[in-house]
Amino acid sequence: MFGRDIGIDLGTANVLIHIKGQGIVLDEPAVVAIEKDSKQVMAVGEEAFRMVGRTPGNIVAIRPMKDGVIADFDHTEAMLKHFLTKVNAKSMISKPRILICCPTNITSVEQKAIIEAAEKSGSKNVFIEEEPKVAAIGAGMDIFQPSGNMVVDIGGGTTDIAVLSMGSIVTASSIKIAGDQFDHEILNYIKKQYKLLIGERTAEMVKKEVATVAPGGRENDMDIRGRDMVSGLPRTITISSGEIYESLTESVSHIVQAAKNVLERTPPELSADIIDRGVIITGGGALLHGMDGLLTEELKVPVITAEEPMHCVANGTGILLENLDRISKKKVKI
Ligand SMILES: Nc1ncnc2c1ncn2[C@@H]1O[C@H](COP(=O)(O)OP(=O)(O)OP(=O)(O)O)[C@@H](O)[C@H]1O
Repeated sequence: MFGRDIGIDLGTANVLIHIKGQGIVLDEPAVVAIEKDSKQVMAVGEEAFRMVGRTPGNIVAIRPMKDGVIADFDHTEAMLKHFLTKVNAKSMISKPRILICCPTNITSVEQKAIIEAAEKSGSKNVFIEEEPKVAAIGAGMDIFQPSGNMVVDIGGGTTDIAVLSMGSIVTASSIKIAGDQFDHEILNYIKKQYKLLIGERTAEMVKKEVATVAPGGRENDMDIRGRDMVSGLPRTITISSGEIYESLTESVSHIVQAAKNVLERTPPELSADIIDRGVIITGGGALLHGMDGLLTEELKVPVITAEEPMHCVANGTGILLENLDRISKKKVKI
């Protein structure tokens, strides 16, 4: 009996764990705080995230997954083990089956290592699946029928775009432009325009509260604090949605172009289905103000933001675990 199947969305920005019958039981930032010299892990997840940009010299808060790939394997493994222990995976009565969704670009060696890390947490049945497929399932698409479904998953490190039919990816693209890049553009804009250095967390707050990708679509102002690059002293400025819009246009245009390229490579019958069904956007980047409207205008098909876009992958793992035969056999390790 496999009463306690576990699904893991091992994202660049966030890690979510879904347990069958319980739903999402863990949703924490993919951050690890380590002591520089000893390399000892000091904190993981939410606690480590609170330290980003605020650690003393001997402690660093790192994101072991970066740009959609595993930048630091040892700490990815430590993070995964920490989270699985936190949700009590090992103590489950029957050994759980674990389905992990990873960034699309990880190598087979990294896949194997992730599987091993999960196995150490008490499971002998670990599966790995492609993120856009699981995101589409979690967003409520029936991708197993012979019809075209398109999903654009805008995460922290990567934007994964895929057209799926009969349970498989037909055309796809993955680019390293997503939420982190938006933060970076905002940070750079403020540095260049105001000679003010701000932290990553402030840039992310600006993105959520003020940014828009729709011209004139939002008119929010926000006071932000940072360090003046000339005087070295703390300074406060007020920034507006219009300014931030300008700073994001280039990054967003790469996402639009990648989506257009995928559509251009899609067989015509499936394209026709996409016109009827629309495109679904998932991932935290789907929440960027004006994203759905911009994509609708550029792709000339209806684009809908999934319900709870940041939970789609985790929820999708739950659905897939109930239909294990539908997992891509090439990626399964039994
Ligand atoms: N309201 C919002 N507006 C804009 N961006 C947001 C909002 N809420 C979250 N985000 C962004 O979404 C991103 C995280 O999304 P998500 O958790 O789907 O990524 P991930 O799965 O960890 O990354 P990846 O899929 O690249 O591995 C972050 O960059 C975060 O700043």
